[in-house]
Amino acid sequence: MVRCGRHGDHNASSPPGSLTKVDALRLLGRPQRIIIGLASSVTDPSAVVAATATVFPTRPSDSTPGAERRTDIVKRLLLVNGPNLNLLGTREPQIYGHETLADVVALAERVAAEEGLEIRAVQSNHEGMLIDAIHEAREDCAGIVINPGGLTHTSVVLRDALAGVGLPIAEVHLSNVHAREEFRHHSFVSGIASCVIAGAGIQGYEFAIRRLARVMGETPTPA
Ligand SMILES: O=C1C[C@@](O)(C(=O)O)C[C@@H](O)[C@@H]1O
Repeated sequence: MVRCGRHGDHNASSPPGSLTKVDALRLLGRPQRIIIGLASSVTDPSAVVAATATVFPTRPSDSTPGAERRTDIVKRLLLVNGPNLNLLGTREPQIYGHETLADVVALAERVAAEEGLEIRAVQSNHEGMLIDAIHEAREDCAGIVINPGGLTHTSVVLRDALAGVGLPIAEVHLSNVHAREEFRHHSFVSGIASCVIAGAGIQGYEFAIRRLARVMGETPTPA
């Protein structure tokens, strides 16, 4: 489970001295990899094959007084980057460019701020982590920008999660997947996306955020 900037998910059953997921997130001052699963019931961490995710702190910081109430007035987008996108900058730069994942998040936050939106960014190489983050977006996000990486072409469960939360979806690919290998031509996500952007590099995230801002403006959120 991945969450930033929300109250109410402190796990009352956590052993004394253990680090809850929320506690961990509150310690975030910069992007950090976190271990998921230690908070609730694990007493022997060595027995755990823990999933990990990189959670980028929400701006303004979670410690901002009244941050919980901001969910009433500030719309938030979940920015999801799937497997291997943590390697951006060094991974096949001739295909994916030289910008890093941190550059993507910084761009997304800047563009979102211009649109009056906040960003919660998560990247994971673990499908279940991504699905948990998508489920949680139901509670406090108004849309999802997702680059599912290779899961685009393989994952029914990711598509089901995205469809299940009922939020507007923008699908982004750095590369033009349609000009690449045939197995990249099919996306399980595109059929439920409001828009699909491929081949624009990291600018694709900007287009996606601006498009979702427009779509969300056209469809007022029920009170
Ligand atoms: O990991 C990725 C990145 C990608 O989603 C892109 O951004 O171009 C394209 C996918 O085919 C690939 O598996």
